[in-house]
Amino acid sequence: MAAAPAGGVRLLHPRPWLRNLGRRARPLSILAASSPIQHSEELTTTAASPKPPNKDKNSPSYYPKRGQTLELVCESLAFKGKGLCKVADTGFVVMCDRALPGEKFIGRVTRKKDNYAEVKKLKTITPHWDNVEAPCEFASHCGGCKTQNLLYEAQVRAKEEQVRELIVHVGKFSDKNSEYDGIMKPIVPCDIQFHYRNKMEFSFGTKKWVPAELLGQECDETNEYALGLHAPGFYDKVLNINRCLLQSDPANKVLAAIQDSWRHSEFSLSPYDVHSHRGFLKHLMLRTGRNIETGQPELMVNFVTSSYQPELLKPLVEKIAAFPDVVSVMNNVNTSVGNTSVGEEEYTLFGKSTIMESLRGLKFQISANSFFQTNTHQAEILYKLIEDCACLKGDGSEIVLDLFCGTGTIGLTLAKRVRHVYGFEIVDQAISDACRNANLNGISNATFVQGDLNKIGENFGEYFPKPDLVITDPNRPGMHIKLIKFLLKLKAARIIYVSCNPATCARDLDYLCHGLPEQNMKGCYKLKSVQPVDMFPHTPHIECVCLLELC
Ligand SMILES: C[S@@+](CC[C@H](N)C(=O)[O-])C[C@H]1O[C@@H](n2cnc3c(N)ncnc32)[C@H](O)[C@@H]1O
Repeated sequence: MAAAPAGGVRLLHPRPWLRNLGRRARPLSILAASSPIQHSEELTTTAASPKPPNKDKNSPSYYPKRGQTLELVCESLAFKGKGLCKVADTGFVVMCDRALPGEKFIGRVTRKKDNYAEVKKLKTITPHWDNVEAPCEFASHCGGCKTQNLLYEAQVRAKEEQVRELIVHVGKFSDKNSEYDGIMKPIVPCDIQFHYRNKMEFSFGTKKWVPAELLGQECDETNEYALGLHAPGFYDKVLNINRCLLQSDPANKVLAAIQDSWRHSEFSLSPYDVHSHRGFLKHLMLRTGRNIETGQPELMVNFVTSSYQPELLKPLVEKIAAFPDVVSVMNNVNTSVGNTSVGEEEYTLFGKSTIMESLRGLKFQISANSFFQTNTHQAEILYKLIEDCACLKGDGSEIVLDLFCGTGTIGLTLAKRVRHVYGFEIVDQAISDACRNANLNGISNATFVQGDLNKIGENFGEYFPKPDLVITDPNRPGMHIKLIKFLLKLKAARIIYVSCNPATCARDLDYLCHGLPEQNMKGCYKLKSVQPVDMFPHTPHIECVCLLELC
């Protein structure tokens, strides 16, 4: 038997279908403003793709046709929460959105990929295991809660299983090795499964979208204005909703009040039309924070509009300002044809321009466009796990590098026990928020720098002393190869990799532990633990905290 390499336990026969995480060159869209950063290609990832069709004698070249209907049974949940099924007697893999483990259903092939196909569920024959009634009436139509009708315990089991699969098959850490069970920690469930989101963004639309299966029934109102969530996969179709079970109660009250009135003719408000680019109201963002002194909720209502016309919003603003929890009404003006909620200009229409929240005993001021962990309750647990992994000496001697620092929350929660925190982040406003949050908490040993970590140059390491601990918390594409190479050369004693995408996380862990043979770089880290955390019940999202130690 071949020996495992020093950088960690390694799988000798990775499954090919999970290895399809690629890097492709794409033009750069954001230029770094600060000096340490240089141009490079951008990293993108594709989802893990399934196993190729079975080529045994019973099914030499089976491939279903587009439009073909198949009777299928969902085996498990795969990446992005899609149900993984195999065509009987062939082993051919098909993926189906919203198919849940154990469910027998009829599906129609919609898309053919290299080695698998996607199907659309037409009819359930027998329901999935652990079937529960979804409490939200919109659950089967809105793109958010794909698994609300799956028992929560089964949801977290499926997420834990996905992380294990990816760590073995993409990360190439062998589950045959005795160390493996110690590395893989059981998932931390979220004990608040509804009303956990502190931020929701709704869109205004010129037409209500009605799901096909409801067409012809009483809610067939396609020509009415809509305020709600985008139909899955469509930027121009809005499912009208008047409450969302994931956001706070005060936010739902405000949403209902806005729904009640914004269409009235005396308000003269029109939704923005993404095709004709006419109309006024683009998005409604609701953020819930907390008054640090009283513990009461603080609500920010942010209208994103195509022009600045405060007189048009005035009656609506007066109505919602009457809610005791509403402390801020903002207006982001986005004149571009793009559909983002970040405005080129921002105005305060009522109250203050920020709301407050506390995390690990620190205060944070949140503005309309600041990044802040969306589930505050579970962020408290996530940050405690990070602190535990950090294993700081507490004598103020250590240097921490906080990569992808956002508004500085992770670094700031560690700052009081270390010598200095250096944070790097691409978004200007997040850096200003991080500096303001440091001041607000009397923290003077933190430096936050704006820059693009996909474009770091050879001299990146000159901007801070050698760190004892690196925290890296990239968004979904994971770390750029330049950053991986930098970390392999830097050789900090510990790295904590916080990830919202276990597939790219597993790939980066592989590079850090097993190296980049094609680039002649050896791995120099040992994977000590992988801790999945459920931050977003009922959705496919999975967070992980991974600890790496220098070999
Ligand atoms: C998952 S968030 C983590 C934020 C922060 N660590 C926290 O816990 O609040 C990822 C952050 O990476 C930033 N980011 C994305 N791409 C980046 C890049 N190329 N260079 C630097 N920062 C980037 C995003 O703006 C975002 O704030």
